[in-house]
Amino acid sequence: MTACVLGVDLGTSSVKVSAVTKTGAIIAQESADFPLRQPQPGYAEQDPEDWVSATTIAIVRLILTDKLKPADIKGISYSGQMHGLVLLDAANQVLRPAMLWNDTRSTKQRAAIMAKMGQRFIEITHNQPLEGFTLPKLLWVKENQPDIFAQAKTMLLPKDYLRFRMTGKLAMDYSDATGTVMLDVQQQQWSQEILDAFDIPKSLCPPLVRSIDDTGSISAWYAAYSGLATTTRTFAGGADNACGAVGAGIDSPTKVLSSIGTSGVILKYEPAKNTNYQGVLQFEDHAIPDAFYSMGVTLAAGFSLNWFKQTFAADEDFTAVVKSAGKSTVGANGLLFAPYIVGERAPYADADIRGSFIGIDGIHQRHDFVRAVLEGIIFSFQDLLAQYVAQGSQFETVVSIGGGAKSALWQQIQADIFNTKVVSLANEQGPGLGAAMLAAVGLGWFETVSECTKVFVHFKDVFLPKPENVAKYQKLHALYQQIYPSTKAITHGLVAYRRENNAQ
Ligand SMILES: Nc1ncnc2c1ncn2[C@@H]1O[C@H](COP(=O)(O)OP(=O)(O)O)[C@@H](O)[C@H]1O
Ligand SMILES: O=C(CO)[C@@H](O)[C@H](O)COP(=O)(O)O
Repeated sequence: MTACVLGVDLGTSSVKVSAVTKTGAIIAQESADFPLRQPQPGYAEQDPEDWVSATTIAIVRLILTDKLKPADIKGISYSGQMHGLVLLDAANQVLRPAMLWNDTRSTKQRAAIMAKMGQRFIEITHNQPLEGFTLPKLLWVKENQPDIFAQAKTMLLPKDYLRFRMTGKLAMDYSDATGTVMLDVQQQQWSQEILDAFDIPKSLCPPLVRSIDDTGSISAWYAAYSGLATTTRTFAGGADNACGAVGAGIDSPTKVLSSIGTSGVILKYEPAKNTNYQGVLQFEDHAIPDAFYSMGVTLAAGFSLNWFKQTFAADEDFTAVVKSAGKSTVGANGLLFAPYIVGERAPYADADIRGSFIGIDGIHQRHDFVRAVLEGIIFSFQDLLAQYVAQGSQFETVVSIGGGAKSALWQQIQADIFNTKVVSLANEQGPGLGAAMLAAVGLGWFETVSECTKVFVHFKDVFLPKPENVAKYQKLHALYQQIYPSTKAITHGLVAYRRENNAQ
């Protein structure tokens, strides 16, 4: 018998479930994909039932294929894609597809929130009410689907819905709750002032718990459905970026997290809750009790690469396409890519900006375009790092996680653009490992998250900046920074054109 915990990483493209022992050994991993629907420009939706089915497929495979014994699975915890709005009726049935973090249809509601509350909103939540966050989505439903809003009795985030289906109990942890922009960060409770301002019943907001808190055992129904035992306990878990930071050992302000998932994230540990970046960077409760983190988000990081691959190399192997960038040069033979293909979150909070390739030349080949995509995503990360550096932060190490960390070339590009040492994890499942760590601490296997970090978190490869590349990338980044102001009016016009013509 090997006691283990499961870390469930509910991402945007797939769910990955990792089984981890008390010594931090990952003994099995399974994953299952689910679709993202974009029925109109700016819309991004998923069916919450797909998350439940995919997670169950992964768990069933762990039991049947990897031979995990249900009685050995002592605890489960969760890492979840953030901000997605799931609305339940009085019978806890899902009322509409979930509106995800990369759904930007709520620009009007974002403006209305700022018009009504302005700076006071940022004081309370430490964030701007950007389209990606939950409150503007909720107000969009209130305005555009009043029948659904009237039936809504509970608001959940993606991983909270998944946990609810596995346990029958409703809860939301603080790290995900900050991402709703309805939490008062100083008071650590739902902001009555914000709820009153927008006439939202407090009863929609679920009970708040800490990430390491027990959220009930697996229900009899879910045990019968999945093969799990009803003795397995669940622990609340956290926002994927909070869990990614836990799983990557980001426990001091000199280490920075670089995550290339569907989105991209540059994240810094924040010991104090009075820090306020005025909403240029996000500020969130951590999954570590009484700690916080800030981050800047590139909306389409891995998503840009996926788009390129699906559009121009659909039948080819993903890894081979990424590797082909090695045939190009630093700077992709003079080609730049700006990854604003679904709008941008930071440092430009602009739902209507769109992406571009700049400098296309008759000599360019497909591998130059692949290289430009990889580099453009990291130039956008460099814009985020620059926000911290401008405020006096200094970083010794960048820890690279997410699907993008599968590519050594992409990690070297990060080291060269950041001009900082980049390290990878022994296992790239940062958020899944972080979730498993929360279960391990919740079960009492470790006193604190930092005790668990010492045992669970191991680094693998080190990528040092190459001075000749650093110099070239500094010049290229200065050119890249001209893309946003130079293309803003043109791409806004094109988005307006698509809206007018209802083009897909
Ligand atoms: N072999 C690879 N090399 C580089 N990037 C990859 C590779 N495979 C997948 N990716 C990137 O990883 C991203 C998915 O990362 P992941 O962390 O799993 O995302 P999410 O949590 O959003 O589902 C994809 O969007 C893709 O661009
Ligand atoms: O919106 C954010 C953070 O604010 C995103 O980071 C989501 O949390 C989705 O994460 P991935 O699926 O890309 O991991």
